[in-house]
Amino acid sequence: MSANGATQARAHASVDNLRTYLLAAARRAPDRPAVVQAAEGGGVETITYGELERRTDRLAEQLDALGLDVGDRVILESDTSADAIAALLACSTLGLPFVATSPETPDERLLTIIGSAEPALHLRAAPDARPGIPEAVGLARFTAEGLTVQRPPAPRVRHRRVVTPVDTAYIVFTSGTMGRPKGVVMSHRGAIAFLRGVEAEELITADDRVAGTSPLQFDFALFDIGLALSHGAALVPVPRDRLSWPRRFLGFLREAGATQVDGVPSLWRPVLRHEPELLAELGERGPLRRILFSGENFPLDELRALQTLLPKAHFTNGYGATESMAASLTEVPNPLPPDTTRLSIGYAVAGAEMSLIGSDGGPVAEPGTVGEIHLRTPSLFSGYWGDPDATRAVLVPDPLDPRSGRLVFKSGDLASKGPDGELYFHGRADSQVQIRGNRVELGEVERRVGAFPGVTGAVAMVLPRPDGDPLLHAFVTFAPGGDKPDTKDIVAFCRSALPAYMVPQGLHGVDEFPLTVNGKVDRAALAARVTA
Ligand SMILES: Nc1ncnc2c1ncn2[C@@H]1O[C@H](COS(=O)(=O)NC(=O)C[C@H](N)c2ccccc2)[C@@H](O)[C@H]1O
Repeated sequence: MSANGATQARAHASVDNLRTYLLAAARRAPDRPAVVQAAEGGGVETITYGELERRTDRLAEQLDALGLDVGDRVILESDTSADAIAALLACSTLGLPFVATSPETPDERLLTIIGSAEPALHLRAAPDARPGIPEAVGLARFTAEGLTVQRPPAPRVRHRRVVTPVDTAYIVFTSGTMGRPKGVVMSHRGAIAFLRGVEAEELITADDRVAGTSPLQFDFALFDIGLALSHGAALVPVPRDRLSWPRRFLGFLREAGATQVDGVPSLWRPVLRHEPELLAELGERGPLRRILFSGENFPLDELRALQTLLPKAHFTNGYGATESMAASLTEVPNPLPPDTTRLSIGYAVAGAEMSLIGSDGGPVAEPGTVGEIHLRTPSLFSGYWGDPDATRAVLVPDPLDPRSGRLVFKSGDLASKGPDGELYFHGRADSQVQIRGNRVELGEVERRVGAFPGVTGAVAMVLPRPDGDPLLHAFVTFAPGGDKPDTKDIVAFCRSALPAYMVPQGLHGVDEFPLTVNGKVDRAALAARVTA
């Protein structure tokens, strides 16, 4: 019983709830590994589905005692681990939306998120609390031994009695373009609908061990957890400190017996540069059989290099946005046909459909013509936290069926159709820039610059100029060791193949591309180097 006598609401076993869905394997095979993770004293340890459920239930009991109500937010600050998963499943059991944040999140960004989410509780794995968390927010820590409460949350009245599938499972705060983070609110029903669509793709089996390399605040990490647990497979959370040391990263994958590695394209850059042989060995002799990537375009020369080292592995291009968890999982041919210039993002997972809509608002039928992806799916998010206008801008009436009242996700991504209706990614609509009145797809500029011998990566962007038209800049990385190409030669190389307005006016060599905490190229950081 809680403070005001009302019993804590619990997710009913037969109703969609992240906890019920992701712990189903604990019914079937409680002794199978659910999480294989780095052990405190070195080596790896295995937590079974039965043990994961026991830790989940213990945390749920202890959270219940705090008297929170369905819908009260919990900030979950942790790296991915068995205990972090038990904590988020405990939250789901009680209908408490979790807001995952990484221990690396800077204090002021955490406080911005807290200001927006107004959570009841800050729940952390680390021993010491963050500074400056408002008094109204409870403070607690979770470990394998359970919950220790430092400061109880402010008392509240429990209005709710049932956890429904449309209640919020989690809120993912993405770095909103205006700098103010947008909270993507995802319901249990939405997340489970997407994961059910993935199950239909039969990507993995219960014998797989899926290595996850994304921070918990990135919904790619939630996808990894969902993919592994929904199949009764094992999740292998890669410790953050291993990711920056290729030898230690690959050693951990081998020790944990990972059969698949999920991560953003930039994850592989250091491995390709420093430990190609070790990776080849892992693919040749080890159980590694699939690489799943997502988040941004995989530079094709890097993808080819990876495929050369892993000739027997499958490669999956995962496309989509947090607002629908994702959209498609597409097998990439290994090796890539030599004339490939653009990766396919295929078709949406079972139960969903991507339509291309032209600037006239009508369907794009012609193969090759670019349109904006509108996603029809049961995994639509509920909305942006506290921002109905931003929500209405992307959850729009289905352009192909406007009177139905049904909404689709207006993705902001451009794509074109192939001969069989499969889609090819053409970049963000807002990265279609106008240069001197001409429409330019930055990806095209990047492809040309990246094709110059000795250039290993290219990022193009248009940057404002204080006194004149915006300028087209390109940032390039060079192959290690070799003498760096002269930027004048790269410009000439572009001039010989691109219209004048697509030739970069500013060309900057960088040692490596700065990355966001989610591992994507940090374009804002690159831009700052020019204006500084
Ligand atoms: N495979 C891609 N090629 C090229 N651009 C891409 C791609 N996947 C996203 N993107 C871009 O990233 C945007 C979405 O960014 S996001 O909301 O942070 N989500 C993600 O990046 C990951 C996504 N939720 C996900 C998680 C797990 C599996 C698949 C997909 C998309 O709108 C695309 O512009």
